[in-house]
Amino acid sequence: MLLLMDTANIKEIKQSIEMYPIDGVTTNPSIIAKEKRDFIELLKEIRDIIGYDKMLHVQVISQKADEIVEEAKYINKEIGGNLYIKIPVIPEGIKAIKMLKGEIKTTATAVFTPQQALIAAKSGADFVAPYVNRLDNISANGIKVVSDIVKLINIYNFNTKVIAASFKNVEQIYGVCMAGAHAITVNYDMINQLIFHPMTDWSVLQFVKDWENFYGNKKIRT
Ligand SMILES: O=C[C@H](O)COP(=O)(O)O
Repeated sequence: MLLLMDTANIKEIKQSIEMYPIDGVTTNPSIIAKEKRDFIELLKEIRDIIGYDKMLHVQVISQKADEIVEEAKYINKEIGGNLYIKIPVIPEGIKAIKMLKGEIKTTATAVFTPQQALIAAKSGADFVAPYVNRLDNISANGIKVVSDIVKLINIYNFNTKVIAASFKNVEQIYGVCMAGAHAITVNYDMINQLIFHPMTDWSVLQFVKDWENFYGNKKIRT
C-alpha cells in the first residue's frame, strides 16, 4: 500500500515525512495555487525535500491533448525523475494519456466512475485517482466506486494502480483500503487523524501515572 500526501505546503510535507511512512506527494492546481508561489520553484523545493525515491504527482492545466502533452513534457524536463503527470479523464485527457504512454508516467485524475477508470487504464495510465469524498458529497458511494475500479483492474489484468483521493474522514480511508486500493493520498489533517485515538492517549497517560506512582521521576535509562 502506498501512502501519499495531498499537499504542496512545505511545512506539512517536511513534518509528514519526518513522522510517517510517506511514499510521495500529490498536488493539483487548487493545492498549488493555495501556496501563492512560483509553480516550478515550488515543485523543485518539494522535489528537494522528498528526493527521487518518493513519487511526485503534478497536474496539467490545458484541456487539449497536444497542449497537455507539451505541459507534461515541460514539467518532466523541469522536475523529472519519479514523476507522474496528472491528467483529468476528459476525452482530450484520455488522448493525451495514450500519446504519453511509454514516455512519461501518468495519473488519470478527476475519476468519478469505474467506466472512466477503465478507459484510462486501457489507455495506459499508471494510476487512476477516484475522488471519494466528492462522490459521497453528491450522495454517491465513493468506497463502492473505488472497490469496483479495483475489481475491474484485476479482471482485465491492467498494470494500472488505484490511488484513492479526496477524503474527509478516516472511515472513507479504511473503506478504500479494505477495497484493495493500491494507494491513498491524504491531506495533513487526515494523516494525523489516521493515527489518533483518544483511548490510545488515555492509555499512555495511565502508563505514565502508574510508573510515577512507584518510580517517581526516575527514567528507564539514566
Ligand atoms: O486532486 C484531488 C484531490 O485529492 C481532491 O481532494 P478534495 O476533494 O479534498 O479537494
